[in-house]
Amino acid sequence: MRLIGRESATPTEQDQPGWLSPGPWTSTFRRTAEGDATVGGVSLRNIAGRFGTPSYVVDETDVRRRCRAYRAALPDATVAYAAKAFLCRAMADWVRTEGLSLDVCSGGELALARSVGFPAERIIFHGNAKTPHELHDAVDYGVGRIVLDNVTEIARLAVLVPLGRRQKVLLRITPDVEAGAHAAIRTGGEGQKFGLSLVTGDAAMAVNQVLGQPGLELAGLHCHIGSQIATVEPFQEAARVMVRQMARIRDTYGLVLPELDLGGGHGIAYLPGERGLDPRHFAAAVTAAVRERCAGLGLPVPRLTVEPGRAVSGPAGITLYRVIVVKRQGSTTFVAVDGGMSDNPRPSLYGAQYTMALIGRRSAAVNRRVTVVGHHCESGDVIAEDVSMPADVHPGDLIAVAATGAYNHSMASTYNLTARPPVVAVSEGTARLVVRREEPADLLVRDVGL
Ligand SMILES: Cc1ncc(COP(=O)(O)O)c(C=O)c1O
Ligand SMILES: N[C@@H](CCCC[NH3+])C(=O)O
Repeated sequence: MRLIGRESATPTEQDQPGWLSPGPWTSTFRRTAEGDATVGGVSLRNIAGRFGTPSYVVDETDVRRRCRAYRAALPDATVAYAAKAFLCRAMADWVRTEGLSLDVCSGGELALARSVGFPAERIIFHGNAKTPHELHDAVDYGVGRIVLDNVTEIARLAVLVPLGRRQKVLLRITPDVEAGAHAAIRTGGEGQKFGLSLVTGDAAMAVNQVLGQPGLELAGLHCHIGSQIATVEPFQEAARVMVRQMARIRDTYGLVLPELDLGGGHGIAYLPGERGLDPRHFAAAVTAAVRERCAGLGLPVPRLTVEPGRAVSGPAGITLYRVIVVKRQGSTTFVAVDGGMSDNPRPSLYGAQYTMALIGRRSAAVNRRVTVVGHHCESGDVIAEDVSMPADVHPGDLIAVAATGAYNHSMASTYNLTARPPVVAVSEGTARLVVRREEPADLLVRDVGL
């Protein structure tokens, strides 16, 4: 396995300042003189008052700006938003109306896309263990591309395609290039569960088998090397490996594949001073690498697809918590809030770090170091360790956490039978509920009793 590039989003010389918001807060975030903050022109204190805490706030304007920035940076490519980062009907609609495609990776995500009539041709269906039922639903809806991850699902899919139809497929190849902020989210190397290995021969076998299925059309190759990647080099390297494989297929079968999907994984800023991967920089560097390698191999340049998830929704999200308890224990001051690892499991899963601010009032107190924790029954239930907070922080205060728009709502759980927070969308001075708060009754509804 070749691990390329840095593992977190720190500034580089190539990074272009001004890619929307340079820091971790969403691009419409503003502090007010009274110590409050607004997003999309709406006071966060008012949102907390109206919708309660904890609440996820998502900035529609910022999401739309990010969609547009991707389309502008890659006008000749397909930009597919990776739904796993954050999906609800409103989000699917924003993405659809901004002209993006949608990457889904489960029957549930497909069902949501279908429920809002997301154009089937613009859906890419993923998964390393798609059930026959999921494959059936994907074919039934007529999704544009199914990404085959293993040899087993080739025949399984082929029998589901109605006679006279051809299902476009991509083959997910393991380029043996990986990068990403944590081992658990590096997905491009040999020895992890995703994709078809070039080393074992599975990739070559899969090409052969797909070409033998009249109901399947091999449209191209796919790879996804990891997530929260801050530099372009790993993407360039993966692109070169993939183009080489496309040339091999041309040499073996005389078939020129028209598409190359390079997955997602673009990093964002979580802390002040960090910068996300700028799509303009990504586009310039990666298209140059593809063009150069294609020219060297005498291959036409394929149509590119990218699948950013975090980079579209992550910076647009803020989580609001209410402080419940402030407690000094040993040398640590714990600020305990009304949420935690059930609405944000990322610190405990990946050691992820976040930026936060006391909002809703102005404090004249000096700052001190505190650890913000949740209300769950684990000492690892930490939202942010050793962060700066006004020394007079007290129960009833509001805390806003930046850059929680990706992999927070989508990874939330009901641990300790905690109801999951609502999602409040803000735009142009108005706030509206797009996902309601889970109620205790929701938590009991599946429990059929004794
Ligand atoms: C196949 C695929 N595409 C896209 C993504 C989106 O990743 P990110 O949110 O890091 O852009 C993922 C998740 O890492 C993925 O597995
Ligand atoms: N869940 C991960 C990202 C995984 C990306 C999906 N392949 C995170 O929160 O960073």
